Amino acid sequence: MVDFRFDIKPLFPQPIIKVTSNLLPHTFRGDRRQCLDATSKMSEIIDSLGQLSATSQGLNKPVTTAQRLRMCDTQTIYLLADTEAGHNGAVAGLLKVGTKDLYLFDETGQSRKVENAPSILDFYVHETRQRAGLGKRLFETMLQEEKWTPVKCSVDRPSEKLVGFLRKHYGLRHMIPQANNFVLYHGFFDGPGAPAANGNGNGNGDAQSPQHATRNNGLHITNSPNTQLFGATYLGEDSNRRRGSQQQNSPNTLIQQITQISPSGRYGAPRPTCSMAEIIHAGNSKNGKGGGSSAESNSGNGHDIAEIAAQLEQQTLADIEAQRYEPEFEPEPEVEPEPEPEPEPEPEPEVITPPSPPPKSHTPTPPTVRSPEVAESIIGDNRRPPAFQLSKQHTGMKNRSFGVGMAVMPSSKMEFDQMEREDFGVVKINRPPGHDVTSPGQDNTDAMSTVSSGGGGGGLTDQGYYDLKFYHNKLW
Ligand SMILES: CC(=O)SCCNC(=O)CCNC(=O)[C@H](O)C(C)(C)COP(=O)(O)OP(=O)(O)OC[C@H]1O[C@@H](n2cnc3c(N)ncnc32)[C@H](O)[C@@H]1OP(=O)(O)O
Repeated sequence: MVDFRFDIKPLFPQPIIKVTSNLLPHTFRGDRRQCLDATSKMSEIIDSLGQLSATSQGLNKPVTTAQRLRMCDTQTIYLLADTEAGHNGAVAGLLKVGTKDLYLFDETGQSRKVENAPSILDFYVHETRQRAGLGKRLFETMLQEEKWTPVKCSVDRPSEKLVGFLRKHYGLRHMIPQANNFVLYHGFFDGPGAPAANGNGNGNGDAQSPQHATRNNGLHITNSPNTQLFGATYLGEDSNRRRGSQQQNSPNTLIQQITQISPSGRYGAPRPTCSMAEIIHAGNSKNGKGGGSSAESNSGNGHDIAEIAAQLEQQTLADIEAQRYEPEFEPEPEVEPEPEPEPEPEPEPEVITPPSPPPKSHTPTPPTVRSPEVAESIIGDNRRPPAFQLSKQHTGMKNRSFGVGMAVMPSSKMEFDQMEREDFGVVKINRPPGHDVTSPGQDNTDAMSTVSSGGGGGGLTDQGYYDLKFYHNKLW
């Protein structure tokens, strides 16, 4: 139970209150000063419960804050209090719901636009009071107030507990896979008010225009890395027509694909911003961002494209912004290159002549024979200044960047072999001696990066050397 430094009882004339963007209990009556006091206290309650909910779900940031509620007039928070607890009473649970415009897939894989879809956005009962029926009580009150039915609710990344809750209390078992983070259950699209395929509807009874009902919105769903990263993409009428019949004939295949690309539950990995969505969405004047020249001015279909893009973008941005979940997979730790075996003494030590080393009485004379140790002191540990300065004619580097060597290959074999002047902007790293470019066509590529590991053919890397070249265009 969550206690506060103030008495919550005036805010909770009944055990469950609902709060909207004015941050006042729906039961509240009072003058301006009392309103200010109540909103301040209500903000504290919402922020505390939101934080506890996030912690309970392992989220980085709360999904529910007073600030967010204030900014959104389509959301409602239900709060459950125990006014008998302690001196000031205590708050035991929170349920945030709202409506969302969503592009969803039905059981057959047809995409549908559902406006004002009822959505369960955040749900929390204090750990000390879970599994005591309080969640059910809160949920039932919400259903009555909103006049919703459980099967018509979309659920934003439900946790395992919520999945169990919905299964136990409402018999919701069979999910309809989605490409976004929402979970629907079989029955969501049933009934007279179900939205038509690819059309508009609110899931609760809006009639569909025939135009919308027949139009294929062209979502391109594959199991490609792009789709996994960015979600479904829009193909356009022509390509969609070409592949339409095939897709319609195989809904099972489509569902399977959706299942594969769909992040599972609240802990699906966040997707980066979809640049295509940004480009398309930039022209949509609906949200006041763009000039409205491209998407908005296009009739019908263009409007839908912008909305699809906006939705994808919004969901993605919201995901990243809120950081409401941890990535399913921790980013793999950077793979440290395996320590190389002690280098064999090179058969013919190459003699290099450092360009006029600065005389230093207290340091030994810079070595002239390249040994692995020396090479490391020169290049491998770039955090230290080299024992002597190599000019850019020797290194081929226009801009020396300390630390790059370590990042690429912190090996004692990290060397530069740049004995002759190169063209502008050419950097060569670690070309073993005696392996200069022989063919003229070998070096005239605009951009090339070659990394070859040891042990393979070619002879260049038979001692585990890395040959990394990077070329870029001349700027002038
Ligand atoms: C869209 C979203 O908000 S996703 C996030 C959902 N919230 C969370 O996961 C936060 C932590 N969990 C909770 O706060 C609560 O468990 C809630 C809100 C999901 C449910 O509230 P409760 O008061 O526990 O629900 P209630 O007592 O009415 O129902 C209990 C049922 O919920 C499910 N449930 C509740 N707690 C758990 C749990 N720890 N483990 C597994 N299932 C649980 C079970 O089905 C349970 O039935 P059972 O006890 O017979 O197994």
